[in-house]
Amino acid sequence: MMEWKNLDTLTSFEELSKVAEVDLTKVMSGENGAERVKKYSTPMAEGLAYNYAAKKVDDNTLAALAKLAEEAQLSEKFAALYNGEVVNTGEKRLVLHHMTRGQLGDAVEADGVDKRSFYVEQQNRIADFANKVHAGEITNAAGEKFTTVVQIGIGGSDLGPRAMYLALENWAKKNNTFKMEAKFISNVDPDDAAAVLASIDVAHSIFVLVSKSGTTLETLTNESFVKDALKNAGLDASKHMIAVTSETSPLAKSDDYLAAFFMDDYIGGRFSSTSAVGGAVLSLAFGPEVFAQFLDGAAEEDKLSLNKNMLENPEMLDALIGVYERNVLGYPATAVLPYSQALSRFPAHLQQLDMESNGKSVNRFGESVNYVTGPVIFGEPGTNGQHSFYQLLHQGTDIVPLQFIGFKNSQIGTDVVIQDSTSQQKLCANVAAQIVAFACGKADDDRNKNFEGGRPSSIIIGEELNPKTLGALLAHFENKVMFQGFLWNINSFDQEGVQLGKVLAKRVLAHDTDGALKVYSDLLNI
Ligand SMILES: O=P(O)(O)OC[C@H]1O[C@H](O)[C@H](O)[C@@H](O)[C@@H]1O
Repeated sequence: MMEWKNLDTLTSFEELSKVAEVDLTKVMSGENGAERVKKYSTPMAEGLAYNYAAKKVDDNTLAALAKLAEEAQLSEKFAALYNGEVVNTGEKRLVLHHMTRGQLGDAVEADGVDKRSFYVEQQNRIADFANKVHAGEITNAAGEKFTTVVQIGIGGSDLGPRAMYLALENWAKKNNTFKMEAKFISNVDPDDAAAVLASIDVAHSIFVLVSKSGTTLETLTNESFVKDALKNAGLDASKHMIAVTSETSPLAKSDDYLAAFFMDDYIGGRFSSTSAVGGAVLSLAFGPEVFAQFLDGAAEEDKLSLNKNMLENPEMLDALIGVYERNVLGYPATAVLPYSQALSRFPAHLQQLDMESNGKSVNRFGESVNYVTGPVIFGEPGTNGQHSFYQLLHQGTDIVPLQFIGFKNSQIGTDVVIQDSTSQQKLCANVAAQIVAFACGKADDDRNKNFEGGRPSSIIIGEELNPKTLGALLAHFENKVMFQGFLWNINSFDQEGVQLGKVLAKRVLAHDTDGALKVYSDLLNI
């Protein structure tokens, strides 16, 4: 019998809070440390590994976390989700993004169709379209090939696809699968669209309008902006635009697009990178085979998330350790620190994925919870972050758990040996150094130069960032966020918190304001 219970009502949570806190400065020093790094690692898909040696856990903590996983029925809840239960209670929707990359459980029929077949059909339609664009069978009005793809969308219709594009751009160039350059327009700031339009050759550009709802103000505004620019260039906008939306959206039946590809309400925006939302731009940019490999990587990681043994389920383990850090140790934030320039926008994507999913103060039944939920997520690629905010991470008054990501090899492979090491070696040396510096610290009589240590981190390590490892990495974080939502007993799949601002902005634009809103409107000259 599955029960949705608040975290603080679980006996195993009570027990977890009594487990002695691990002193990282001790356990990560000397031979102990060496043993831990070897021991506390679990394989992920595609040759990745999740290493949690520098987290404040030992066998006692892990045993308590395993009990918590069981009592919170994490595996059962995941099964309910992928078997098509209405897990998104707020919006009364199924949660089916896993089905865009595989079939984890039962077939799910909704809206009169088998959902897995529906997602595969959309992928096939996109693949066919992309192949025709690349082959010059679908061209501009002058019969010339499109060279650039521009995605117009915001939130989940921008962040994931943009982060994934940047993650694979150089890999695709190196591996001769790069087909078209991609650009992204998201912000309603006119300077965003104007700058992108000024940087491209519109006559040879195809625009992908992406909006699940088809009603997002920023995206519709930017669509008009782009259509205007196309018209001014003497071009027929409908020959340069495709749409990715849900079948029920106002965009679905429009003649304004060359083609329309569909996702549905069972795929949350922030979980949509593996649906048509990411599929269109990534297949156009790199070819459908590359997108298919990305899906394979995600599907492989999803399978690991099915494992009932927490120690062999990296997503569940990461989620549980995160909840321990947040709800027992009281840490307020988590930094995502990829030592990979290609992952420069990955932290931004995780910000939406995590904070929009788990930034909630009521449980899935609408009752207030008496404990903290999602942490603040931020991050930058290393080593850049080291020269910016790591000061606070090393010596600030808050302890911020860190999620490092690192690869043995670079994507492009061009490198240089300076002072006996390559740049890639320098990059990797830095991440190893940081983990130990944060964990162990360094005593100094000068308090200003003293490092307390005891600052926990984990690292995901892989050979190379490529479509498969990227898919696995993405699925890892998606599933981690989902497991944490289960532990907090919240609905990770709605986002009512974004509504109020939208309503007030409409009032400002309609000049229907008073009080503070009116004065701010006047100050901003609206
Ligand atoms: O794809 P769309 O319907 O245009 O939605 C775009 C974004 O806007 C909303 O306000 C939500 O906060 C996001 O979760 C969503 O991804």
